[in-house]
Amino acid sequence: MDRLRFTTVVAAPLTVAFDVARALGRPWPFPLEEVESLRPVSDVYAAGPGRGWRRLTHARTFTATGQGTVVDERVDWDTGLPGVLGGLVDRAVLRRRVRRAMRRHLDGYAAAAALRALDVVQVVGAAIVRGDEVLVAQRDAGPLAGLWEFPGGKVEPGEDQAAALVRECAEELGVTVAPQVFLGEVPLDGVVAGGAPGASTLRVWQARLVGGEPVAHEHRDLRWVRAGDLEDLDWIAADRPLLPAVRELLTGT
Ligand SMILES: Nc1nc2c([nH]c(=O)n2[C@H]2C[C@H](O)[C@@H](COP(=O)(O)OP(=O)(O)OP(=O)(O)O)O2)c(=O)[nH]1
Repeated sequence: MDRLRFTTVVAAPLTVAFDVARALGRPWPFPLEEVESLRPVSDVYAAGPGRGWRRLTHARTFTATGQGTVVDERVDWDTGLPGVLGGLVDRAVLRRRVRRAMRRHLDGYAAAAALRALDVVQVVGAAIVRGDEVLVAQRDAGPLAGLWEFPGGKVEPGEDQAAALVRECAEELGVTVAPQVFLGEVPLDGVVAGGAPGASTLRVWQARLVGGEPVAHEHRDLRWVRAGDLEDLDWIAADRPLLPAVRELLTGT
């Protein structure tokens, strides 16, 4: 069994990175069958006998980071030929072939995903922490009225995500914040800004209050809450997977 690993940072949210990867397929000149797929975090494909290998498996995992989506890929294969000869063929031919095919594929993939990301509205949220409390906001209108969320909103076309976070906090709360640590990303349940269902994501950063005292300019209510009270709020459902990261931030565990 031989193996090569590849890591690519894609300037696109998880859902886009995953969907574009699926649409492009893999760089192998024969069909692969799906072993498993968990949108938008991982998939595994495999193929039977091919050009020089007996079996090939291609696994990918997609992880949200502050810089975009990190795609880790692992290609495993069994050389069709046994023993020393197999080892030689493997090093001289197959490794090179896999590396070349993947390099070409990944360049095209990263570019395609970044381009596609321009069509998807992104939402950024701020977990503003002060001491052992985080600021949460209650939506005032629309289908999610009454539910709690992280202050923030849609990133405008061409806008940097950190700049969007600073702008939204100024508009909604009248404060200046400094985004710090990226906490996580979740797909949004519904349709955001007319985009495809489930394509938009919410990306949340820890932010520090550097100026002003929060006032609810657009929300029904604001609250500073401790780790122990986080889960009890009536959150927008999509936000719940982010709560463990926020709780960790508040408790330091
Ligand atoms: N700000 C924020 N929005 C969230 C969260 N969770 C979640 O599903 N959303 C959804 C609700 C909305 O569909 C979308 C954000 O839109 P928004 O209406 O707040 O954005 P915006 O401030 O840019 O508003 P607008 O320009 O469209 O008026 O993301 C969250 O924690 N914070």
